[in-house]
Order: sequence, then C-alpha cells, then structure tokens
Amino acid sequence: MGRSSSSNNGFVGKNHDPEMGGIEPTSLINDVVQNYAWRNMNVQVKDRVTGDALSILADTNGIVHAGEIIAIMGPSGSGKTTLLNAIAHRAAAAKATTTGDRLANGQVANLQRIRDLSSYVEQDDALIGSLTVRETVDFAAGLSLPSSFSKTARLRRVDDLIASFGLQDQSQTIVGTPIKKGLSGGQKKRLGVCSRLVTDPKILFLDEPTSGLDSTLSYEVMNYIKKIGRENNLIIIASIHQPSTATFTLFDKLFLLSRGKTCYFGSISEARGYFDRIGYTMPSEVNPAEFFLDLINTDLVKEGDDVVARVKDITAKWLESSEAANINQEIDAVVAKAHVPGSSVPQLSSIKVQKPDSWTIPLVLLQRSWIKSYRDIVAYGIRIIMYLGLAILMGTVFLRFSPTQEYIQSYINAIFFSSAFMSFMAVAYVPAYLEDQATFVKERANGIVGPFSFMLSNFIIGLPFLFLITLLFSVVEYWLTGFRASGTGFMTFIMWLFLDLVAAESLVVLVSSVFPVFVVALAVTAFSNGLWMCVNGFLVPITILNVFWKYVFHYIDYQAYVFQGMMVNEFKYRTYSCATSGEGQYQCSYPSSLNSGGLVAGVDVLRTYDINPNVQGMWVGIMVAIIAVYRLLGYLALRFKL
Ligand SMILES: Nc1ncnc2c1ncn2[C@@H]1O[C@H](COP(=O)(O)OP(=O)(O)OP(=O)(O)O)[C@@H](O)[C@H]1O
Repeated sequence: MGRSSSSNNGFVGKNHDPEMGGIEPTSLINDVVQNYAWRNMNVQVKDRVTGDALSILADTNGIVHAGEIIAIMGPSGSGKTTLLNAIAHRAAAAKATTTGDRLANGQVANLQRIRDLSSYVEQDDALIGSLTVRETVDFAAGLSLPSSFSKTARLRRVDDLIASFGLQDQSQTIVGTPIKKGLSGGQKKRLGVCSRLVTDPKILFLDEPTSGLDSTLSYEVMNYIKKIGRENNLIIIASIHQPSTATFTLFDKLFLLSRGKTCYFGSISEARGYFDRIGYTMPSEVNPAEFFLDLINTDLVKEGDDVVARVKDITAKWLESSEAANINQEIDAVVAKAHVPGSSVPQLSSIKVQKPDSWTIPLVLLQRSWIKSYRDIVAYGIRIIMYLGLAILMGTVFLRFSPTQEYIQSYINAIFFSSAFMSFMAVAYVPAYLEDQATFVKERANGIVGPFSFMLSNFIIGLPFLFLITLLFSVVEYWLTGFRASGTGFMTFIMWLFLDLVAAESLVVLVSSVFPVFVVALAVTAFSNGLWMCVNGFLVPITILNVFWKYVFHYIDYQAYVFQGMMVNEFKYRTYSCATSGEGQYQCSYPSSLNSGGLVAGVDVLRTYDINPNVQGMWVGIMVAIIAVYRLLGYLALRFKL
C-alpha cells in the first residue's frame, strides 16, 4: 500500500511516485499523521470460568505524537497485547467486545484508515524460510506499493531499508529452514520489522519485538527501530516485556498496565518523579523497568506485601492525577483543532491510498510461491520422493499384468489403489498449506493480500507441481503394471490422476481453511478421503451400495469419477482371454458376449460395476465442478472465518 498525498488536500507529500516527479521516491517520511490517540478504550470478554462479563482493559486513554516511540509494559497477563490490538483495531482477544475511539490527527479512524496508515508486526511474524532477506523485503514491497512505483525506486527503497537495519551483509542469505540455517534470532526480528516498514506505514505497532532475544540483541533491535522511527517521524507503539535499562531508555513514553488498568502513561523521564510523588520511591541504581514491573506484578506475592492493594492504590491515584487529566485535555485539544474550519491538520478523508493493480498481487504471490516451491525441499522435494516411492511400490506389486481373465480383478484393484492412495497422500500438503495460510493471515490483517488473490495464486502454483507428480507417478506405474498399452490410454490415465490430485489438494485447502489447526486438518482430511474411498463404487458396487451412502455421498465423491474414468480407460477398449480346460474348452469366469470365442469383453466387466462407458466427458465436467466448489468454499472460509 503506497500512501500518496498532495499539497491541495492538505498533505505535504514527500512520498510521491517517482514518475510523478516526487522528491524522494524511497523516503518513508511521515508527513501525514501528526498524532495517534485512543480514548475510553475498553475490552470485555466472557469469563472462561464463570461466563460473566469480564473487563480485561478498562477505560484507557493515550496519545502519541509523530517521531515518538512508546512502550506498553506490564506483567504477564496485564493486557499489553489486548491494548495493542485494541488500539490497532484488531480483535483484542477471543470473542471480545471492544469499545472506544481511535483517533488519527484528532479524527476517528476506522479499520480501513488504520490499515492504510499502519503496519502491525506480530510476535511470531511469519517469515518465509526459503526466501533471502532481499527477496523477503522486495516481495513485501511488491505486494503493497502502487504499480506506478518503478522497479528501480522500489529496489532502492528495499536496499536502503535493509541497510538501515544493518542487514546489508545478509541481503542474499535465506531466512532459514529446518534443514538450512539462515539468520540469527535478532536478524529475523529486524527483517520482520523491515519488511513491514517497506510498505510505508506512518504508524507501526509492534507486539513484543524483542521476545526470545537476550538483552544485548533486544537493545540492538530496538535501537534500529528507534533510529528509523526518528529519522522518518514515525509513530511507534510497542508492547515489551522486561527491557534492560539500556533498552528501556530508548523509549520516549511508557504505558504501564496492571490487570487491564492504567498505572502510568507519560514520558519515561518523568515516570520516576510521578511514582515518587504518589509514594513509591524508586531506589537509585535499579533498573527502572524492573522497579515498575515489581511494583505492580500481582503474581509476585511476597510476605507482608499486599500487591493487589498496592495496584488498586496506583490505578486509583492515576485516575485522579493531573497527568491523566492532561492526557484527556491533550486529546480533546487535537480533536478540537482537527475540526476547526480551514484547519491545517491533514484530513483523513482526503488521504489517497494507491494500491497495486488487482492483477499484480496474485502475480507477486505466484512468483513468491514459485521461489519457495523450488527452494523448499521439505515442502516439495520430500513429497515428490514420496510419490515416486509410491509409484515404484505400486508398480512392482501390480507388476506386468497381462490381458487374461485372472488379472481382471487385479487391474481393478490397481486402478482403485492408484486413485485412492494418491488422493489419500494429499494429506502431506496440510503442513505446507497451513504455513502459507499463516503468512496470508498476517498479510491480510495488514490489509495487503485478500482471500481471492491468495486462493487464486495457491491454485495456480499448485498445478505444475501436481502435474509433475502425476507424470512421474504415471510413467512408472502405468507401464510397470501393464495397463492398456496405448498413447491415448496413457494420456487419459494422466488426465484422471491429475484431476484426482487437483481435487484432493483442493479438499486439503478447504478443510485446512475451515480448521486451520494441523492435527484437526489432518484428521478431517484423512477421514474425508477414507469416506470417499468407501463410497466410490469399488469396495461396494454402486448397484448394491445402500441408499444413504449412494445418494448422499457417492455422487459428490470425486474419487468415484476418477475410479470410473480409469476403469473405462482400461476396460472399454480391451478384451481378456479366458482360461482353457485340458480338452480345449474355454472356461470364462466373467459372463460376456465374447465368451464363445474364449474372451471377456472389457465392457462387460464395466457392466458388473454399473459403469457407463460413454459419459467420460460428463465426469470430467463434474470433476471440474467439484474442484471449483472446493475452492469456492475454501475462499468463503478464508473470507468469513479467518
Ligand atoms: N475469556 C477470558 N476469560 C478470562 N480471562 C481472559 C479471557 N480472555 C483474556 N483473558 C485475560 O486477559 C488478560 C490479558 O491478556 P494479554 O494477552 O493481553 O496479556 P499480556 O500482558 O499481553 O500477557 P503476556 O505478556 O503474557 O503476553 C490475561 O490475563 C488473560 O488471561
């Protein structure tokens, strides 16, 4: 998302597109948002135990000015993430009700405006392990900068940012996968922030940007963030857990929370004086962050020390303090100023957000998935090896069949197994899809990628890979087994197997979109494929399958059409010789019109399974429809559920 502004709508834009004669195409300067405030922010949930309404964030107010960086601090469970999410207009907690105003330049900012103006870096920001540092930042830029932004300007911004975060020497290093080490923890954190900043946000929300890092690395990461925030006049709001003294002093303001209530909000330099005034004197030579946290940490119960009473006292004193009153006045003042006719305050309604063209996002996603797929040996290479192994296994078990009647049942078994087993193995796609979906969820929450672009690119990028698997499997298995030896027969087999795999993978996408939890998605996909196997007409011919399974499930079973299609491909065009007795009599075990000539017509085998040999075109159409429905339902699940 590239934000542009023009002088005639009140914004002094330095971020114009290069083609439009802008001054600094790569600059991230914030000249749009002068301040960001939140007023009467409350979050209520239904208590997990009692089911009663429970307040987890009570009446918080705050204001941050351009160029400032603030720390939201509090003991574990005090509501830091809840507050950060609430002010960033995200779901504050599961099934929470959030009330209150978010104000940018004193004007109420709705979700879209906040998405336009800000980026949110989550604690476990999903970086793609197989991409290099430069690719990570460049793809983030490609997904959000307007198409009018030239490639040269984009790459300049990418390289400048990488250098600002001290990652220039790692620019060609991959982030890191389970089998190939890449960046260190601190470098990954820096890259996470860097790839969100490239989209040119004016406000940056950071959820525990130093979690998992030691104090030296935490300082390093925050120092980079502070520097870039200062240089570009950004508003940075970060929740942080137990910073060292050095890290703590990098922040301009502190928001101290305990049990969802404000204990202090104001400049870091004045915090000590404030607590001294209300009766809590900080000893010298102590880490101030530690002192404040110990003061309000209700989990640390020491003998003779009533922390709960102390927190009540601190939160009550805050509400009565002149500091709290000043914040409210300051917020009222920016609101009033914004509404003065002819005010010089930039108006939110006139911000023009330029996004990439609608076709650019799926294209960038495709390019990113393509790099990921050929580099990520775990997600793709291992699956190819598995399918090849399966082909060799099945080809050697069902080895060199010949067109005689004793092989008829084995042919049918081989057809069933080829399709059913391959569909079943699609569960191996669950982890890779869930990983992509996690990236999507984060990009979507930042307003970058929509469910349609994600679903479309996921579908397209899967096709060549599935075709490759189909081809490798068929080349090995089809000829080892000895199916009908004809080019058309082979190509038709490939077509059915390909449709089978596309449908099976679409089912994985649907199930994993509805249940985005690994074990659940795995169990539901495996169960569904088991069900499709049972009712596809092989284990129990359709003629005797009970009506419930037949009418409720059989006709929507993609495996049924693949099984029937492959059966027709093998049996429609072939005859099988009967056995002969010692006296030269034919002994045919399948009743067939050709029995008198010592043969079984393949079409008569089809008849015993009630398979019509002349409607393959319709089955292909049904397969395409099933795939489309799976994808559509997957899209709807992403659109409305996640
Ligand atoms: N449904 C609920 N019932 C009861 N308590 C809840 C519910 N939902 C959230 N909470 C509580 O709200 C509080 C705020 O959680 P939050 O994650 O914002 O805290 P935090 O300060 O970010 O914690 P941490 O530092 O451990 O990440 C927690 O104490 C949590 O247990």
